[in-house]
Amino acid sequence: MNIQEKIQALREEINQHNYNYYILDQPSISDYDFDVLLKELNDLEKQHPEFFDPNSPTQRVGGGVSKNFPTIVHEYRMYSLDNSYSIEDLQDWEKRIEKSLEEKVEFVCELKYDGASISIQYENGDLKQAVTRGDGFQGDEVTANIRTIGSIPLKLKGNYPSKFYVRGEIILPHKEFNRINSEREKQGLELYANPRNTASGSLKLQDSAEVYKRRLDCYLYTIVGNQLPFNSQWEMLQAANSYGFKVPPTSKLCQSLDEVLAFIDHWDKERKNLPFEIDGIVVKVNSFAQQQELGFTAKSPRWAMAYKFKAEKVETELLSISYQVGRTGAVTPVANLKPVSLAGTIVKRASLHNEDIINKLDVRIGDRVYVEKGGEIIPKIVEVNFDVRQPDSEKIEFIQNCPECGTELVRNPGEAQHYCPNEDGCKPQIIGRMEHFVSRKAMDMASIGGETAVLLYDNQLVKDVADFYKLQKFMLLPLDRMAEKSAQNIIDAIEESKKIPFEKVLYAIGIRHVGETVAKKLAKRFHSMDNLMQASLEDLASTEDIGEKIAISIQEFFAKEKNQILIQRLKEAGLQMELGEDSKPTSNVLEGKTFLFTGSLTKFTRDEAQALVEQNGGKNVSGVSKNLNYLIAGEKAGSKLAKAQALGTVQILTEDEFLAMI
Ligand SMILES: NC(=O)c1ccc[n+]([C@@H]2O[C@H](COP(=O)([O-])OP(=O)(O)OC[C@H]3O[C@@H](n4cnc5c(N)ncnc54)[C@H](O)[C@@H]3O)[C@@H](O)[C@H]2O)c1
Ligand SMILES: [Zn+2]
Repeated sequence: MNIQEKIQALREEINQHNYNYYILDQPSISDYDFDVLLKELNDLEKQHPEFFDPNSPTQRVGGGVSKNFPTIVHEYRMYSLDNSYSIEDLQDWEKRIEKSLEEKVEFVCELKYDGASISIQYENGDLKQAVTRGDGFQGDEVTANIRTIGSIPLKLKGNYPSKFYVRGEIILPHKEFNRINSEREKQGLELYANPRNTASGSLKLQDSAEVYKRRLDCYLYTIVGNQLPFNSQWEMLQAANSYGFKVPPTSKLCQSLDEVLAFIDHWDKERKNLPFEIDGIVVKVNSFAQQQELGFTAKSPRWAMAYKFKAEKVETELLSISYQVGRTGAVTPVANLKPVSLAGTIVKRASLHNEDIINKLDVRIGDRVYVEKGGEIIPKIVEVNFDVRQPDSEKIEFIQNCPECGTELVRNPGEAQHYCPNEDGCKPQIIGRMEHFVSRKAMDMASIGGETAVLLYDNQLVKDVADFYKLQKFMLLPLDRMAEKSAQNIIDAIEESKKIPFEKVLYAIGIRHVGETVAKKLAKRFHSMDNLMQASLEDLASTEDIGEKIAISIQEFFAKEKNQILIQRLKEAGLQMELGEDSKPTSNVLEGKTFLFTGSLTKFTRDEAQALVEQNGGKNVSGVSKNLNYLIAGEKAGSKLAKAQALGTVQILTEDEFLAMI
C-alpha cells in the first residue's frame, strides 16, 4: 500500500467506526484503539499535506444526523475537543498557549462527562428547543426527550439573558445503566456496551415515555449567545448556576498548570467513586478574551484540551476458562474471573479471543490478571501479574473437541479461530443461525428472541431457518409459556419478513464473512440470488470491497447441496430473492464510467447524486486518480478540482452537464 492508499484506508476505517459509534451507538473497538487510529491518520496527513481533504475524519466532528428527527442547523457551531493521553501533551499545549498569548493564563478544570452532547435553547426563561451535536453544524431536534430529564429546568430563575443556548452532556448514571442491562439480560436482548452510547441511543428513542424510564441526567458546562453578561468560563459557570442549571460543583479555577495536574491526579483516583462515568478532565482557558484570541481548529477549540484517563484496570484471579460456540462454529475462550468491580459494573468474565491470545498473554488458571474495559461489552485481560504466579501452574491446553457436541475442532491455516465443523448437529450453531436470521438487521422478527428460538428447536418445530415458514399458530400454542397473543405475533412477524429486501435476506442466510455491508454490495452488483449463485470466483472477487477470502466463502456456501435446498425452500416460501424495482438500475448509460462529486451541489445532495450514478449503471469513486472519468464540480470546488485539472485525463462537468448525460 502506498501512502495515499494507506490514508484512504484509514479514513474509511475510521468513518465506519464513527458510524457504528455515533449513529448505531454500537462501537466495535475501544475508544483508546479508535484514538490510536485517528492519531495515525492525523500524523500521516500532517506529513503529507498534499493529501489534505476537508472531509477527512480528522477535520470533522464525528457525529451525524438521523432521519428520525427534524434536522436543526446550530446557530453557533458545536465543536469537539482535542485529546491528550499524556501529561507531556498537556504541558506542550500549555506552552503553546502561553507563547501565543504572552500573558498569564488561568484555567478552569472540569470533569469530562462521558455522555452525549446537547444544546438547549432558552428564550425569556423558557426551554424552547434541544438539539444533539450531530456533525457540529446540524443535529437532531430531541426537545420532547430532553423535557423528560428532571435536572433540566423548563423555566429559569434569577436574572437570565433573554435568549441563549446552554450546552452540556446527557449522561446515564451507572446504577441506571446496570439496571437497564440486567433487564435486557432477562429478556434475552443484546446488552448495551457502555453508558455513553446508551445515553446517546436513549436520546434518539421515538417514544419519550420510554426515555423518561431511562432516568437520564444532565450536566451543563457552557452558555453561548449574543452579548452575554460574563467574561470568563468561571463567571459563566456561576451565572448558569444562578439561573437554576445543574452545574457540577466539581469544577475548579486553577492558577497554574501544577494546580491542573493536581486536579487530574485527584480525579484519576476518585473517579471510581462517582455515580457516573467520566473519561477524563477538560482543561479550559478561563478568560473569554484569551479564548477568542486562540480561536478554533477545524473541529475543536484551541483554548481547551481534554486529558483522557487510561481505561480503568483492576487485578483479579482467573478461575477457569469456558469455551463458547458461536453461530459460525467459531469457538471462543472466555475467562471466568473472581468477580471484581470495574468502571461501575461487576465483572465476572473477560474475552480471551483465541488460542494465540492465550499463548501471547501466557495466562494460566489461578493467575492474578489485569482486566481492562474500554467501551466494549466484555472486558479483556491485558496482562498477567507474573510476580505472584503459583509455581505449580500449568500452561493452558486449548480444547480439541467441541464442548457442545464433542466433534473434533479444526483450525484452518492462517486463521486464529478454532471451528466446530459439525454445522448441522451442533446446537449452538443451529440456534445461532436462527437468532441471526431473525435479528433486526436481517429478517427483523422482533417477536422471536433467543429463548423462543431454543423453544422452537427443542420442540423440533424449527431445525433450520426455512422451517420458520412452515409454522402455524396451532403448532405454537401448546408450547411452554406461549400465549395466544405471542403466537400471533410470531406468525405475523414471519409473514411480514417476506417483504424484507433481498440484501437483508442475503445477510440473513449467514454466509461466513458476508456482513451487512458486503451483502449490500453483492446485492447491488448481482441483483438476484440466482445470479450470485452462478457467479464465478473472478466475478465475485472483482466486486468493490470484496476480496478473495469472501469470494471463496460465498462459493463454498453455494456449492453445498443442503444450502441450495435451503435457498430453494426460502424461495418457495416467498422471500425476496432479487433487488426491488427501485434499487435496480434504470438504465446503463453510465456503465463502465466512474464519477466523483466535489464542491457544494445545488441540484441534488451528494447521496442523491451518487444514487443517480448507480441507478444508471455507473460507479462512484472516492478520490481523484487515473481511474476517475468524470468529476462533477459544484461551487467552491477546491483541491479535487485542481488535482483533476492537473491530471488532464478527467472530464470536468457541471451539475447540469451530468444531468444531461442521464
Ligand atoms: N470506539 C469507537 O469506535 C469510537 C468511534 C468514534 C469515536 N469514539 C470516541 O469518541 C470520542 C470522540 O468523540 P467526540 O468528538 O465527542 O470527542 P470527545 O468525547 O473526546 O470530546 C468532546 C466532547 O466532550 C464532551 N464533554 C464532556 N464534558 C465536557 C466538558 N466539561 N466541557 C466540554 N465538553 C465536554 C462534549 O460533549 C464534547 O462534545 C473519542 O474518545 C473516541 O475515542 C470512539
Ligand atoms: Zn459442536
